[in-house]
This record gives sequence, structure tokens and C-alpha cells, in this order.
Amino acid sequence: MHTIPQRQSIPQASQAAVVDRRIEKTVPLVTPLALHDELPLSDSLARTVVDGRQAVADVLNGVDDRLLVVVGPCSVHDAKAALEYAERLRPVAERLSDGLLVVMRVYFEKPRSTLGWKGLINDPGLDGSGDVNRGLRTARHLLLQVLELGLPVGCEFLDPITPQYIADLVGWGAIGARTVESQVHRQLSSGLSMPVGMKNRPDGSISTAVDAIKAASVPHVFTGIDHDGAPAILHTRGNPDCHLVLRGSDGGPNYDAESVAGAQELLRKAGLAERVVVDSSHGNSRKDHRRQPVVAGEIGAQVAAGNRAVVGVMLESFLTEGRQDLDPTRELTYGQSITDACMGWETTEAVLENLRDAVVARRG
Ligand SMILES: O=C[C@H](O)[C@H](O)COP(=O)(O)O
Ligand SMILES: C=C(OP(=O)(O)O)C(=O)O
Repeated sequence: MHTIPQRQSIPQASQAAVVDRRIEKTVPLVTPLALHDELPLSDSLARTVVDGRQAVADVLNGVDDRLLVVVGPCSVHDAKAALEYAERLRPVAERLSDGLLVVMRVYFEKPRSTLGWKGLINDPGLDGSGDVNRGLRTARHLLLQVLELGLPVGCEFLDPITPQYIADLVGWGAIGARTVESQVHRQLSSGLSMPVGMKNRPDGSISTAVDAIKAASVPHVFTGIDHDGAPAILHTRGNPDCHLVLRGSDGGPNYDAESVAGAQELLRKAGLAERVVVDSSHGNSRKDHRRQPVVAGEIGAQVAAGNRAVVGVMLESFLTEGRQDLDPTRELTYGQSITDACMGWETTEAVLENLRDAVVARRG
């Protein structure tokens, strides 16, 4: 535990009354540089990251006519199970690579509607102890292992500090439905080195995500930390590879052809590229994992019918289907989500095959 230092500018007698009244304690955080030194990115893995980002950008820009598929667990809570998933995904990604560019969802940060586990970086012990140093270490280690298999990785960025620790490993980024309106996240996206998907808001607003794409496309200046962990003023270049992710809403889905056409119209009016990634989970499946294959099937049908605006699909999938509650009184089922329900492995493989066939049909 770290004691909170006295501030010289406030008379000592007044400090206790005004400073950090609701901070229980502060704990030193490892610096990005120290973590990078401990878990370095080799030249060959850096090539995997760069190639992955370029491949994603090529699909987004229509240079590559394959479909981007971001597939994997809703959240990683057990690095061993996530790595086993990656080991299964790798040969399938290779086999279907004529039609699909597969990026593994390796999500460590969970935005909550109200309360709940906030992900492996925030709470790797799954017990509220909040050992963020361990969380960052575990996350970086796992990302390196997945890259070692040759798979590009996708992460949601939620906390504005954590990208300095892991973003060098990420091929595709997401800004979630709950933060897409936030200036902090739009500024952050403008400086991220990879393509970033902006989700529509939970209430269904797509124009908010379109605004986010515009905002993130230009340079910004904001405060953050540098690689040494020191406070810094960050001047970004702007990110031209941001794009829309349709994830449905509390009110219903938005993956149907009419909704996709409506989204294209909004993008066109905003002067942005008409490219859309469709999330088969969340509002589009009403969080029922058994609906994801149906949604993915309908997206595949649009692709097979020639729709070129749909450039990608997101799937939530894990080793074991469904979800489970985080209950300290019982052992967790291996390879099953503790956040949103996921498709199981066999279903996932079949869904991926169908999506590949859809791409082949679109070429036909
Ligand atoms: O993807 C995960 C969840 O949908 C997201 O974190 C919100 O979850 P919640 O509504 O259960 O908090
Ligand atoms: C939180 C997620 O999605 P959304 O922001 O669409 O709810 C997610 O993809 O993990």
C-alpha cells in the first residue's frame, strides 16, 4: 500500500478535510516501459501485428474482398482457456483464409451497464481485489502467446491509460456501445495505431458512432501518460481506419438488410466510407447465444447476395457454450464465459464455414 503524499500547497491542517476524501488507498502501477521490457515484442511478432493491421485495413478499404471476422470469448477470465481457444482457432483461420480474415477477440476490459466484473486487467483474481499490475501482465503475456500462433488480436479499449501497456500487440480495436459518445474515447482512437470499430449506442443510435468515426479521424491533443508512465500531452495524427459496428440495441436488432442500408446512408451523408462490421451478438442476438448462428446466417446471406458494404462480422464464442455466473462458492466451468453467453466451439466452426461460403458466393 502506498501512502498518499502530503500536498505542499494546502496547509497541513486542512488537507485531511479536502484531499482524496473518497480514495481508500493508492497502489503504484507498473510503468508501460517496465512491462514492455519484461514481456517484449520480438521483431517477428511485430511483423505479425503490422501485417494483421494492414490486412484489416485492406478488407475495410475493399482492397481485399474477404470478410473480417472478429471471433472469440466475450471476455477472457482464464488465460489458459483463452489460449486453448486460440490453438483451436488457428488452423480453422488458416483453412478458411481464402474467404475470411480471422482476428481473435481477446477482450480484457468490460464496460458494465451498472455493476459487475470489469475484466481481467481490472480484476484478474475475479474477487474484487483489483490487482491491476497482475492483470496487465497476464493480458500482455496472453496477447504475445496468441500472436505467437500467428493470429491477429482484437481488444476493446475502455480505460484511457491501459493502451500504453498492450496496444502495440493489437491488430483491431473496438470502442464499445457505452463509450462511443465519450470524447475521451474518440481522442484515444485518433491516436491508436490500428483500425478501430465504433459500436452503435445501446439505445440504437448509429449517428453517435458515425460522429465518433469522424471525430477520431482527425488529430487531437489531450492528456495521458507516456511510455515511462509520466503525465504527458499527447498530440495524435488522426485515425483513418475507424469504421461502424452494428450491434443492435435494447430495442431490437440492426443486422437486417434495411438497417444496413440505413447505416450506409448515414455514413454516405457524413462523407465516410460505406463499410460496416455487423456484430451477431449483443442487441442483435438479444444476448441469446443460440441466436448468433441465425444472425450470422442472415449476414452471410446479405454477403452472398452481393452486399459489399458488409466488410466484417463479430462473433462471441468460447470453448463451452452459454455463460455462467461468477460465484465464489463453486468452481467455474472451464472455457465458459462469465460475461455474455457465447456460442460453443462446434457451432462456431460451422458458422465460420458458412461465412466463408458466403464470400465465395459473393465473388461468384
Ligand atoms: O459484452 C459484454 C456486456 O454486454 C457488456 O459488458 C455489458 O454487460 P452488462 O450489461 O451485463 O453490464
Ligand atoms: C461490450 C461489448 O459490446 P457492446 O459495447 O456492443 O455492448 C463487447 O463487445 O464486449
